Amino acid sequence: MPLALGKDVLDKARREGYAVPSFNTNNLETTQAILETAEEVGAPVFLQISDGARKYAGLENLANLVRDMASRVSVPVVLHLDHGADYTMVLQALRAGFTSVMIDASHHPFEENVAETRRCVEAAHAVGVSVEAELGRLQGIEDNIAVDEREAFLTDPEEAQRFVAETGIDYLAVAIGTSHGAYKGKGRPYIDHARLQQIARRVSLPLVLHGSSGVPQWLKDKMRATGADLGDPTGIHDEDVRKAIPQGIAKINIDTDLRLALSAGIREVVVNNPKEFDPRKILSKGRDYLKQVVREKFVLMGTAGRARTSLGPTPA
Ligand SMILES: O=C(CO)COP(=O)(O)O
Ligand SMILES: O=C[C@H](O)COP(=O)(O)O
Ligand SMILES: [Zn+2]
Ligand SMILES: [Zn+2]
Repeated sequence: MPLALGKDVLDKARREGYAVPSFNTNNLETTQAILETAEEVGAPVFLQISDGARKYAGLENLANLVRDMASRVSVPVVLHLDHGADYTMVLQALRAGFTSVMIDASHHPFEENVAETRRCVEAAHAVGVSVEAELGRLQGIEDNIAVDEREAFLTDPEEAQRFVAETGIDYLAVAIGTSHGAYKGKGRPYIDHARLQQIARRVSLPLVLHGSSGVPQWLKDKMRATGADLGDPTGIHDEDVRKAIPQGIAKINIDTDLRLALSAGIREVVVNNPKEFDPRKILSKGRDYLKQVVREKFVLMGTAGRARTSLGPTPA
């Protein structure tokens, strides 16, 4: 199928109460694992390209790869720019054929975030592409941040309502306690469900959750079994993800769990087969583990089977 429009896929998800995973991809193997699994389980899916991916593999290379492979599957596939840094980056993604872009000006003061987001919305909507923007800020490793300090970075529900009205975006990324990477804080990394409910009461658009990897035990075990020095990583619990979806979260970003899966497979082959130097054999196991993670996310988020019903008209 041709690439799907982000707004069509996410409006349906929020309306029907499930979420669509947005997986980061950097290479052929990850793209294959995501698309093959989406096709097998009948799930719509986002593939997103980060700045790191652009620097590693090239924006056009990845866009062409995703578009070409998506043309041979029957499920809706959205090609999304993850954390677009500025207007220039957004324009480059539009030119490369993305069907969804994120402008992340959340580190700027509110009015500047609004202004930068607005001009990206004007450009993207002029060519029919959907836009995600972010309000509030996700943290890195949060261990040293006091709770009241951390609260200051979370999305304010009233500001969220104003931000949506003033920018014209199609979906909103919210900061409600999650953070990027494998170390989301000690104990139980939290999602502020009460705040999410307040935001969702004021914003009817699909909401987006970044930093949502679960850092599953089976991948930690595999990494450690091959000598990886991981420290003490913790992810978002499945039950928190499950609870956030009926509260309005319709797009859920996953990168770290994919990194762990591919690395675990590579390490297993290399460590257990010191004579092996065929890169295809070294990468295949990682691709199998990627498929397992992707499948688990489709089940967790209620996305499996949703591509088997039509996207339908987007209500006014
Ligand atoms: O939000 C993300 C990319 O935008 C990825 O989050 P994780 O690091 O939790 O996978
Ligand atoms: O949002 C962050 C993603 O995990 C991508 O990170 P990256 O730029 O290192 O690819
Ligand atoms: Zn951000
Ligand atoms: Zn993110």
